[in-house]
Amino acid sequence: MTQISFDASALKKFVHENELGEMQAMVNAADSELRNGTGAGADFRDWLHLPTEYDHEEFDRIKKAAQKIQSDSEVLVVIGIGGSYLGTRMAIDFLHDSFYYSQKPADRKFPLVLFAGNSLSSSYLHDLVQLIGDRDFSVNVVSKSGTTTEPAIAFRIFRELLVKKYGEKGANQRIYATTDAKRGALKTEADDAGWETFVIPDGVGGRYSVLSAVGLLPIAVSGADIDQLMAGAADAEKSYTNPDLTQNEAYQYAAYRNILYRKGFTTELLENYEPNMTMFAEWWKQLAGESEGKDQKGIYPSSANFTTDLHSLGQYIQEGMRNLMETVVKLDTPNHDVTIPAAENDLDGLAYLQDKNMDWVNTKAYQAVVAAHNAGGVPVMTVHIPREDEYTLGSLIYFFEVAMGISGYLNGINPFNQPGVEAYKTNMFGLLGKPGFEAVGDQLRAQMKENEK
Ligand SMILES: O=P(O)(O)OC[C@H]1O[C@](O)(CO)[C@@H](O)[C@@H]1O
Repeated sequence: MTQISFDASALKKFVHENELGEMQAMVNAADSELRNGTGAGADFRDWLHLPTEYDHEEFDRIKKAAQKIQSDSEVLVVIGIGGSYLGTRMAIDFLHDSFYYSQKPADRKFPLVLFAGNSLSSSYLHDLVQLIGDRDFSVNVVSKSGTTTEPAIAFRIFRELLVKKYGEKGANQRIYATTDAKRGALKTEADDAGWETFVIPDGVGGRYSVLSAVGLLPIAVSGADIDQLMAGAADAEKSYTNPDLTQNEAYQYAAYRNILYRKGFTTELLENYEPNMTMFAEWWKQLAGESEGKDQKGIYPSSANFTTDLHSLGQYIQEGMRNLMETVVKLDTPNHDVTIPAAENDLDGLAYLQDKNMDWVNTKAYQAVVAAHNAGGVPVMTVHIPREDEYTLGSLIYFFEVAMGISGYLNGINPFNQPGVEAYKTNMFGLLGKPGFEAVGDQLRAQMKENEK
């Protein structure tokens, strides 16, 4: 059984007792669509059994490749965007020291995992190249298609650097491509050059792919335990199969957020009380946003980091437009606690807290915020996690993935496609002059001229 627990007790003011049970029939239908493949997007449900039915031969190869990278590289550059980036990034932040990126190599013990290809910022890429300097590095390029503009540009740059540093043959031994099993530009290139390849399974969309080679290779390189990550996810797979809403907390979360959405709470903030979970929210935003934001509907996924943002967004959440709901991922036991010391004078008025643990204060802050936001008209749900370790993270990933599948079907949409992502790409290709997109470019330039008048 997973050690995650879902707490909806702060919803009483917003959701009547009968309402959850009254969602059961709809949840049964959503469960059947998800489990039996009768819903839209059924070809993209293979993530459901990824924690238990993965390719063990590939899993062993991932571990071996991770060991090789650990032995010959100080840095691993992971090149990817969206689902080919966010899951890995959030896992590295969640599982390592708060100052992972600034740690001394001897303290970090394993290669530093850095990221490229997740924006078009030239300064970022320049600075990253400078940061790597003359350190030994390898590259893990992660792209299903191999033609996504952002990672493709970054990969050209890092491939050239590798060739300059290690020669063609040496470079080829330092490039690891995670891509489609059979098709696509990257797969073709990898096979030609002899790069070791790993698979983004066909039935797993980018935002559901962190428990495939997409996340597993770089997470393993960082020194984290991918066996435990998968064990936590496998236990979650078992825990969240029963469609009975009284038993299944991931389904409860899906049902409650839909009840609230239908009452006008159209924006959901995912919140944490731990700075190293900021990227977890970014991963969740893609999962929720691409799964649900379509057909001119869906909960808008946003996030806040507490208590930091109580001093920026706090005012709005307390008193702004009443369309917000909050989901807190609350860590119950931090990896390290700190005791508040005594001070000679008590000018800051903190004597009443001396000798108390900081996490106790953090938890009181959380309780205070739930009460304040509730009183201000914001429904709050909480997902409690016991620890920040691999097992817990595996369970947490699965909790949100399965909840999002159910939630999408409850709202009558296909939770597994993302047709809207193409619109900006088409326009960008038009403006960049990509062959085949000339007409789009002409039309956009004409429109821009018209707007200037
Ligand atoms: O892996 P690719 O093909 O480079 O695509 C990158 C990302 O773009 C999307 O297709 C759309 O955002 C994601 O699903 C995917 O994670």
